[in-house]
Amino acid sequence: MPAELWLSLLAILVLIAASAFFSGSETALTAASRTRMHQRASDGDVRALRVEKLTADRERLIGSILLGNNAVNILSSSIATSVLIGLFGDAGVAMATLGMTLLLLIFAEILPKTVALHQPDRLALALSGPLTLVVRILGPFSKVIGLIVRGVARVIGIKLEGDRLMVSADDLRGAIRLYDDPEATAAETRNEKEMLASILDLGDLTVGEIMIHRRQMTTIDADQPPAAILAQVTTSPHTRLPMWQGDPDNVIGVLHAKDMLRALTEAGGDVEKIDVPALARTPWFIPDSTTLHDQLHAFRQRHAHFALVIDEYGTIQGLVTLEDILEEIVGEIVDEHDIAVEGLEHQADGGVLADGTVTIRDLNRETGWRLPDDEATTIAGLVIHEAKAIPEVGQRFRIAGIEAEVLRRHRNRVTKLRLSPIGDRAQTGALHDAGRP
Ligand SMILES: Nc1ncnc2c1ncn2[C@@H]1O[C@H](COP(=O)(O)OP(=O)(O)OP(=O)(O)O)[C@@H](O)[C@H]1O
Ligand SMILES: [Mg+2]
Repeated sequence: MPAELWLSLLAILVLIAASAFFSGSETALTAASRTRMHQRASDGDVRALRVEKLTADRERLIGSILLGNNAVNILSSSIATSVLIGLFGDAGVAMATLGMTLLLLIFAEILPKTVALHQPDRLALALSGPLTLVVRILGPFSKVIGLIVRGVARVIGIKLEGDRLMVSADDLRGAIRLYDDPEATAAETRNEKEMLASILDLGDLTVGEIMIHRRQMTTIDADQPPAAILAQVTTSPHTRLPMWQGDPDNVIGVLHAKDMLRALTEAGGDVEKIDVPALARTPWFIPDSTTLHDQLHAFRQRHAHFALVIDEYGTIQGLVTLEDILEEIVGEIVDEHDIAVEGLEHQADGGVLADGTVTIRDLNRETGWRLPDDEATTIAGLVIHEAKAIPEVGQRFRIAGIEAEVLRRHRNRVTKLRLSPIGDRAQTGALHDAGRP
C-alpha cells in the first residue's frame, strides 16, 4: 500500500478519535454533578474549577464542541470519500458513506457517550484541560454561529430566550423516576423518590381532597357545662377542637387543650369558674379549593397549624392541619396521642371491617389499597356511587380489586362494611399495580 494511503487511514483514525472526544465530553460535562464539582472546586481542585468555568457558559461550550465535532466528522468523511473514489471510482462515494456512517456512529458517538454517561464526573475532570483549550480556540467561532442562529430564528418568527436551562415539572418527574443512589438501599431510594414526587404533587392536590371530613371531626358544643367540656378535651386525642353553638355549622372558635389547662390552673381548679367560649381562638377558614402548596405556605406564614375547610357557600366541610400536609410528603406521622383510624378493624384474612364514615383516603393509607377517591370521600359513598342506589345488606361490589360487602344499613345510610382483597395475594398485588398511575 502506498504511503499516501497509510497516511489517509491514520488521519481518519485520528479524526474519529477526536470526534469521540467531542461527543464524550459533551455528555460528560452535561451529566457531571454540579454539586460535586462545586464541592471539589471549593476544595481547591483545579480540574473541577475548569469544569465549573466551562459549564458556566453553556452556549459557548456546547457551540464549540458541536463545531469541533462536525468539523472532524466532515473532514474524516471527505478523506475517506476521496481515497475510496481513487481506489474504486464512483462506487467509492457509496462505500465511504456507508463505512463512515457506521464508524462514526459506533466509535465516535454511541460508544463515547455511553462511557461518559457511566462516569461523567471522572471524565469531565479528565477532559477539562483539553476542552478548555478547544473552547478558547473555537469559542469565538461558536459565538458568531450563535448570532447567525438567533438572527435566522428571529426572521422565521421564533424568539430565543437567553441561555436559561429550564426543566419542566414533567421532566423533573421523569428524572425522579430514574433517580437511583447506588450508596442507598432500595427501600431508602424508593422512599426518597416518593417524597420528591409528592412535593411536586402539592400544587395539584387541594385541601378538600385530604381534609378530615366534618363527620370525623371532634368538636365541642359550647353550651355544655364546663366540666363536660373539660372531660371531652382530656379524652380527645386532639389538641385543637372546633367549638360550635346551637348548630355544628356555627363554629365560634377553636379551643386549644392547653388554653383550657391554663384556665383551669388560673381558676384554682374550679372548672365551673371557666368561661370556656371566651377561651376559644378565632377560627381560620380556608376554601376547599386551596392547593396543598399554597396552604403549606399559608400555615408557615400565619404560624398556624390548624384550619377549617369551607366550601364555596361557606359551609364547613372539614379540617386540615399542617401535619396532614406534611404527611402527603413524608407519609403517615403518628404522635403519642394519635389513634389508628377510627371505625376500622383489621381482620385476619387481610380484609377490614369499616364504618361507612371511614374515608377512602384513610382506608387506602391503612391497607395500601388503591380504592378510587375521586367520586366519593367515604367508603359508604363509594359503594353507593358504585351501586347507583342505596344498596341492601348482603350486597357485594367489586371495586379496584377489593370486594365490599354491605353489613349494616341505617335508613338511607350504609353504616358497616366488610372489605377484602379479591382472590389470592398474587392476584391482588397485580390488581393494585394495575391501578397505579
Ligand atoms: N379536632 C379534630 N378532630 C378530628 N381530627 C383532628 C382534629 N384535630 C386534628 N385532627 C387530625 O389529627 C391528625 C393529627 O393532627 P395534629 O398533630 O395537627 O393534631 P393534634 O395531634 O391534635 O395536635 P398537636 O400534635 O399539635 O398536639 C391530623 O390528621 C388532623 O387532621
Ligand atoms: Mg399531633
